[in-house]
Amino acid sequence: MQPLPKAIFTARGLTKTYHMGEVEVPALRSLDLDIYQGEFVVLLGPSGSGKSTLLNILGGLDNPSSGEAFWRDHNLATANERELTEYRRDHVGFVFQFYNLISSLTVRENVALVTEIAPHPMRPEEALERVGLAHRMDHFPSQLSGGEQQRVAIARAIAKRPDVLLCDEPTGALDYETGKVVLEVIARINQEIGTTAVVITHNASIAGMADRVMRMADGRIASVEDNPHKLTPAELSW
Ligand SMILES: Nc1ncnc2c1ncn2[C@@H]1O[C@H](COP(=O)(O)OP(=O)(O)OP(=O)(O)O)[C@@H](O)[C@H]1O
Repeated sequence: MQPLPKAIFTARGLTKTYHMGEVEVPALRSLDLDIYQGEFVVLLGPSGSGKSTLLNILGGLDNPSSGEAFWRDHNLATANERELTEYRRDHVGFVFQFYNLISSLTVRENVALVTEIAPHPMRPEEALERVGLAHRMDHFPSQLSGGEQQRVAIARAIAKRPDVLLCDEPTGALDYETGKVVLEVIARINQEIGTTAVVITHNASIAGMADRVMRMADGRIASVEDNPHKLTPAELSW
């Protein structure tokens, strides 16, 4: 018998309401979710459906208004700022649409910023090798293309060996071919290191490479589909 898969993220009744003066903006409305160890999840949904809000709460960047959000047995909903900082540092790698590299530091130094504070990091050189940029280590971000800069951002995110890689529109600023290279890197990290990956995208074709596809609507998970025939990024087209 197959062992039951283990959920690493569990959310129940997760609610987030932003207050803008007198106006309340509901971003998550009693959302339920399970994400399992090692899987590749693609999160789709229209603009404003709550994708980034959800990712930020799972990543310990924001607190919910009510409900439960667990990372294994850590309650993220009740964690204080120090606990969330430790959680992010030890367990989470983030990749955003814009790369947020420090322009005055070389590629290697950008990655080393993270490896110096992580408990069990890989060497910056190894992280850069994994994203195919070992030969650009001593270059500055401005000397790299957008796709290369995003691969540095991924190297920085994985160098601390996070349990989970949370990606918010990682290909949003990239052209077709470059976007595919970046997706290949994320897929490889997921497969080779077993890092659970959650990727937000507006591009429904990217769902083809997921183990599971979650669609958000109106602050909830509207549907979850298994993807029995996973494609490689090279096989995707849009
Ligand atoms: N800091 C904030 N203050 C007030 N309202 C916010 C804030 N962040 C998000 N919202 C609102 O919460 C709702 C969900 O936003 P969120 O960014 O999570 O959606 P999204 O699905 O990621 O959208 P997009 O695809 O456009 O990035 C939206 O109505 C948004 O306007």
